[in-house]
Amino acid sequence: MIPNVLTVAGSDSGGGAGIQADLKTMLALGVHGMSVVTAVTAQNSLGVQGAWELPVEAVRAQYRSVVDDIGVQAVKTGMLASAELVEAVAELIAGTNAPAVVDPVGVSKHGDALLAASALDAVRTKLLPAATVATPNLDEVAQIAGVRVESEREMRAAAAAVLEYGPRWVLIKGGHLPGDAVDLLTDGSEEHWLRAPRHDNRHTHGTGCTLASAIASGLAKGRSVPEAVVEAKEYVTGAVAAGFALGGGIGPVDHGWRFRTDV
Ligand SMILES: Nc1ncnc2c1ncn2[C@@H]1O[C@H](COP(=O)(O)OP(=O)(O)OP(=O)(O)O)[C@@H](O)[C@H]1O
Ligand SMILES: Cc1ncc(CO)c(N)n1
Repeated sequence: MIPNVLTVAGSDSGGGAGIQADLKTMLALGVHGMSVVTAVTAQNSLGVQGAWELPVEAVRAQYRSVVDDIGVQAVKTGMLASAELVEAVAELIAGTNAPAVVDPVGVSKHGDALLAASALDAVRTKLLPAATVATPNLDEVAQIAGVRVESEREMRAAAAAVLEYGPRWVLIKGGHLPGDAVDLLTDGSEEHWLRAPRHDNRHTHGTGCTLASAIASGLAKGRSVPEAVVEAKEYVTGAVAAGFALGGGIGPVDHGWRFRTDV
């Protein structure tokens, strides 16, 4: 049986991040990808030109359609835009019997806001407690927990601060630090450092969405959280290495890097 994985996220018209990155990742990792669209962005390699949220009823209805009939073995959340949507999605995933990977998307690589400042409280008190794994980047850690990380050593305190909000595991992504691409996974007792060489490639649009979807795909296949994260890190590292130019700005990672035989 092919496991079913659901992404609850925003659409990136440029195809590099959001729902599009999630579904491509799921295909590449051999699971059946499904989507609940929370917002539509007009987006390309240069930035986000516009964003429109869907009504809460539309998000709830999509979620119920998928979960009640088809069923899910894992859920991933990404851009949730507003406090209202964060609260609704937190309630939906808390009521679903499947692991949830929560990527608390705050701003795009270009610095465009994808979450209202007024939604941060709901992220802290409703969304994070429903997460099996939360995957903040360093900007999101600063926004959510008020902890600034400027070195690998400081990632441990950041992880502890995020765990206070109640996710079972946290993966602090150190992609924005100089040097190796180092992430820290911990549940407060076990600690796993994931280290990969930094690829000197500016085409990294969608790394965070890709990593979170890859973790959800692994969990849906029955992997443990540490196993799923190790495999997801290998996948995203290869995708960053193969990232390619598109448009005039930051191009996407290559979700199909493991299948390329013709280029
Ligand atoms: N240049 C790079 N080379 C190798 N790995 C990278 C590079 N940049 C980021 N990564 C890895 O990609 C993953 C995602 O981390 P990152 O901090 O970029 O997430 P993000 O900021 O949420 O991404 P985005 O907002 O673009 O989706 C992490 O495992 C990180 O270590
Ligand atoms: C829709 C969407 N979700 C997430 C990200 C993460 O950067 C993005 N750029 N766009």
